[in-house]
Amino acid sequence: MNEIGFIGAGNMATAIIKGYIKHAVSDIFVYDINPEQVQRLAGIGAKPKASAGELAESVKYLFLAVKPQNFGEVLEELKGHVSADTVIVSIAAGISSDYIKEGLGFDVKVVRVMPNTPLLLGCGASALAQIAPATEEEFSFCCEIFKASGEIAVVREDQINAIISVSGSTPAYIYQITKHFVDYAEESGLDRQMALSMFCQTLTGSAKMMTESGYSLDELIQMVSSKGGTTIAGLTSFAEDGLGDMIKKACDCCTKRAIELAK
Ligand SMILES: NC(=O)C1=CN([C@@H]2O[C@H](COP(=O)(O)OP(=O)(O)OC[C@H]3O[C@@H](n4cnc5c(N)ncnc54)[C@H](OP(=O)(O)O)[C@@H]3O)[C@@H](O)[C@H]2O)C=CC1
Ligand SMILES: O=C(O)[C@@H]1CCC=N1
Repeated sequence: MNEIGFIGAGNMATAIIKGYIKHAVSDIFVYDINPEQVQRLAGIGAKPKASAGELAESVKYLFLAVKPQNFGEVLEELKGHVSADTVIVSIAAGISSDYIKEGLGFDVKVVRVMPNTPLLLGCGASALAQIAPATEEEFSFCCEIFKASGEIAVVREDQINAIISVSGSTPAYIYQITKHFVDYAEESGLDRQMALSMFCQTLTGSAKMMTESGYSLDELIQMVSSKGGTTIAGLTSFAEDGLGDMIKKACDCCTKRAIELAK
């Protein structure tokens, strides 16, 4: 059996299920302490289960999509309901496979994943780590689920925390930066919606330049920076105000928080 089920029916479970449900060959089950969340996912075709234990006994791939702070109670509820054949797919920031194995009381199969919310639109980025005794075949199946909604990268478990500030949390960082640019545009008398649209087209275009043009990042910066022109004026201001240090510090804080959430 290759059934999959989700404990926790929030933002990420929704994103993963929406991306995968059209490719799924069997039912996708869900359980959440909040019945409204379950109903919302039932609306897109997921099948509700009455408890975490009942769900665990019905599936091979058991996604734990609750916040790290709820892992203790969920693992306690799952004790005795998870078999040696079950693959626990954990998307939680910080929570280690050792903590999951300890919580369930045996050497359970685990795959750790760091996805991101653009999975909702089929353009996510997910990093996956295979942890023994999960097999190649089981890991490949998990990779397929996330490939249905975007790109994947295979990493080691000890790299999962570092990738949170590259792709997991980064959509929020990009939205925050976008807000500052659009606020500035509005203050300058431009229409906010038009500015947002132009900024997003610039993000998409720049992303394509970075992935498809063949130029290095330094060459791409050079191509925009006319001698004595406007771009250099802005870049100089960024450098004077320590943009690089500011970003490094934010990434360090993000990784440090994942370490704190680790058990
Ligand atoms: N959001 C993101 O961009 C990303 C999140 N993640 C990881 O994904 C995980 C889920 O995040 P996200 O989807 O944003 O969180 P949400 O809060 O949106 O969803 C979690 C759901 O789990 C429910 N829940 C809490 N306790 C239990 C329980 N004991 N049994 C069943 N359900 C329970 C919550 O209910 P209630 O709200 O009532 O507590 C909520 O509906 C986290 O571990 C996070 O680290 C990873 C990458 C990106
Ligand atoms: O903020 C969080 O902790 C989660 C993990 C990555 C994105 N959201």
